[in-house]
Amino acid sequence: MIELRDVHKSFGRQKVLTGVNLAIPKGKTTVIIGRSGGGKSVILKHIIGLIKPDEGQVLVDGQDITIMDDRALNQVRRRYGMLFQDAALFDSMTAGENVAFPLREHTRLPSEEIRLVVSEKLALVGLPGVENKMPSQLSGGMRKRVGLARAIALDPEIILFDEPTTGLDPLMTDAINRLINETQQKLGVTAVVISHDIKGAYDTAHNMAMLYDGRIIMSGTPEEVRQSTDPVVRQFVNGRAEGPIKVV
Ligand SMILES: Nc1ncnc2c1ncn2[C@@H]1O[C@H](COP(=O)(O)OP(=O)(O)OP(=O)(O)O)[C@@H](O)[C@H]1O
Repeated sequence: MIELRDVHKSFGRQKVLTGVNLAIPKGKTTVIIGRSGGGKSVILKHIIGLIKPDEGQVLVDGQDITIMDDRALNQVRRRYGMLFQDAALFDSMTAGENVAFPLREHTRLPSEEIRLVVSEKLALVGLPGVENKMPSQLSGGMRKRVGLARAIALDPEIILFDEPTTGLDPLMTDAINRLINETQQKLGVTAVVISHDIKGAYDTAHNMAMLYDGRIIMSGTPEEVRQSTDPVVRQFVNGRAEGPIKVV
């Protein structure tokens, strides 16, 4: 469904992506792992068309979004939902208003129907009835859930998750990973997840890809990653400071 072909991207002199090739299958969960600052968020931004590559193509259903005009790109973007790293809720709006926001921006649904969709999505993420709470009254895990409810408000075909479990305790991490699984299965969406949480990746991914040194050095099922003999992959998934990746 989504394919990056030989994507290169530099910021000034800093080469971040140096030929990324990645195929993201439809209706499955793909988890991208890799070091902090390695360019995983930059990959997501290419997928959603927020950044254009210096070289290469980003294909969504066979169409290269890097050469689309704004109008065509906006149409493609309507198919995406995104859960940002810090949930990125609007603090001055209630949870319900946050979830309603994309519906008000992009649809002409009457208020009553918006209310119904909001309550349905909040129930789907396990937070029925929190419509009137302010983000500051919610825990980090709950805020992520509200962010997820907002990301699925427009029934996207593709959901991008930027580090959905960072900063959560192990139990909430597991709960959010399960929720990603359930949401992906219930809605049949294509999910792309950026994560440092290797255990979570093994649990949620149909497909894993590792970004290293500006390229995808390995892509495969969790089982294939687990059995990889590549020393870089092994060092990363086992979380060891010693090995070919220079840590400090
Ligand atoms: N718009 C930009 N302008 C300049 N540099 C940028 C820009 N976006 C990203 N970078 C640089 O690209 C590199 C990769 O950033 P990115 O946020 O993609 O990393 P990441 O792998 O997602 O890291 P983390 O896991 O810590 O979130 C960083 O060095 C960052 O400073």
